[in-house]
Amino acid sequence: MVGQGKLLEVQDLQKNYGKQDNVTKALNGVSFDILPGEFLGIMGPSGSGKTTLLNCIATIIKPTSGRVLLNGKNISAFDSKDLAEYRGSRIGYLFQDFALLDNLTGEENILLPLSIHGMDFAKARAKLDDLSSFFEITDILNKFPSQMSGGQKQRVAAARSLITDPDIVLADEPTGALDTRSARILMNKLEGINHESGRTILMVSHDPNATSFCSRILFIQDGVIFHELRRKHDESRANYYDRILQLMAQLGGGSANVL
Ligand SMILES: Nc1ncnc2c1ncn2[C@@H]1O[C@H](COP(=O)(O)OP(=O)(O)OP(=O)(O)O)[C@@H](O)[C@H]1O
Repeated sequence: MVGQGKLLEVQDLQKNYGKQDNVTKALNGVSFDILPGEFLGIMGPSGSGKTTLLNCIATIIKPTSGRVLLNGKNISAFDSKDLAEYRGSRIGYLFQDFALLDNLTGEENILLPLSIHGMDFAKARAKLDDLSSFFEITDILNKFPSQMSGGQKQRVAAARSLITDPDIVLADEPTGALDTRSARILMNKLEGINHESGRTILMVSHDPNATSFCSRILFIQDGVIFHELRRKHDESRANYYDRILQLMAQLGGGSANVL
């Protein structure tokens, strides 16, 4: 049966920007699957197609060709109702720059996806309490984003991405705007969400510190996936991190900073 056991299937995805004599092939035939409960990382240098890939999956942009299936269903064949449901509650999105609304409090930002799609107040409250406690943001829920640190903003954004119980969280460089300590706290939390609730996460990043929390990493360059690294059973994060650095050094001709 098509799609059995796979949460997300990306099949031969191509995305061209521009026209005729000035085409950028941002994605040039990308295919991979994500199993339920995976924490998948996508690494690649600037301009390799990471955000384009995530945005095709999120239906923010339309691929030139290829398909994305969620639970065996082709998302580009969704009618407007299914598409609204997919965007609003089947996927959660975590952005590098948080994308919180400045004129809403932390609590209002977190509840926003539910208020748009209609919510059961008691259930929403219980979910908000759980997520706030998990992300240690209970005492800043009444603050506005301008009154929060970068790390707090991103943990509020992470809670917002999970409030609808999405099938998958799409994270685009979620540690990109954070200092080392805040980045580590956030990644520990995302790992916790993945391990404890089995939440599936797809994260793009060029930071090996961040991707060393992933169970599997795909490497992309010039719109093509060309390598895969898996964290071994019981492998320490430090060891996995070293293997990522080694691979980056090999791939980048000796520099670990190229990705
Ligand atoms: N709207 C657009 N119009 C034209 N070209 C674009 C557009 N968006 C992205 N590109 C090009 O597509 C390629 C892939 O871009 P993309 O943003 O997906 O890369 P990325 O890996 O996310 O990069 P970064 O790590 O710098 O964010 C790049 O060459 C980029 O210049």
